[in-house]
Amino acid sequence: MGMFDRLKEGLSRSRQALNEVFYMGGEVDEDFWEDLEDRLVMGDMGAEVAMQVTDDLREQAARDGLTTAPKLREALVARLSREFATAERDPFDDTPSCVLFVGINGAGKTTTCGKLAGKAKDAGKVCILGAADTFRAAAIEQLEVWGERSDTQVITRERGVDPASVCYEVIQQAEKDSADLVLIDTAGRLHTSPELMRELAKVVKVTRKRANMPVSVVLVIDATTGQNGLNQAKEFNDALELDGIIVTKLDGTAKGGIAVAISHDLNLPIYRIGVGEGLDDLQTFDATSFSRALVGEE
Ligand SMILES: Nc1nc2c(ncn2[C@@H]2O[C@H](COP(=O)(O)OP(=O)(O)OP(=O)(O)O)[C@@H](O)[C@H]2O)c(=O)[nH]1
Repeated sequence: MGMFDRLKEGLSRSRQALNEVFYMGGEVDEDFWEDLEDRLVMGDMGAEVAMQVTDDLREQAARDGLTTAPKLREALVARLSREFATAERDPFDDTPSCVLFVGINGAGKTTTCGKLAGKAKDAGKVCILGAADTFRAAAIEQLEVWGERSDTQVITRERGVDPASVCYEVIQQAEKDSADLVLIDTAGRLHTSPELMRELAKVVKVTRKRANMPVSVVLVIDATTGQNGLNQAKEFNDALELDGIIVTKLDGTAKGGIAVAISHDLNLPIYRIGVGEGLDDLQTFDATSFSRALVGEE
């Protein structure tokens, strides 16, 4: 299956929810516009984006005489893709690079690190995985499994040690091995705990100070958390000044629009998206492809 088909399959639930609006029986009337706005809100795009996108599209439809479903779809795809912040640099392709993964429990940080290590290996890059999640022994083991799977070195320390000291060691090893890509998994935490967020800020600070390569802080967000994901993103961004986000589990939700809301509201680029559990289900984000998969084609 091609990349776009995988993306389309992953976003099928979100698309279904939006799609019905286009069966409007050939008439673009007041109900159509209301329905469109409602569905964009229900897909978790956020009220502000939904209203702005609907208003703009309505204006364009009147100006350019867009009256058929295919034309309106195309215009919606183009309009939605402009909502996403663009990345100046891709921290996984533009190496050498060090990335710290942050996010709440179960968002998909470890899985995403593993998938990215596999892709780096395929691209012929030297990658090192760092297990700075020292809270849970199972988390360290899980990263080790991904390390074996992708034939990538994993730097670990025993449970309970200061995660900042693990990062220090990871960077040291990366220098020794002239690594291209350093991926550091941190412990999942609640964005509502100031103490845990302060600890994470220290991890980021130590890594930035010690590393001799650009360090990016990337938030991994589970799309199924909907609007709550937006709140998480705001808290993490306030505490850590994020560089960008990765949205996972877009395959399990009808609320794929949350990706639009987060990128727009926080002005943060989406580096990758997860549309399934397999290695190939982590895709480089492309605003037009994403919008097309979300809106659907004729
Ligand atoms: N369907 C689907 N499942 C995913 C995706 N990404 C991750 N998962 C699953 O989500 C679950 C949690 O993923 P983890 O990688 O363990 O999450 P984590 O953020 O490291 O969790 P903590 O270690 O508790 O902080 C696993 O069962 C993954 O297989 C995705 O894009 N789609």
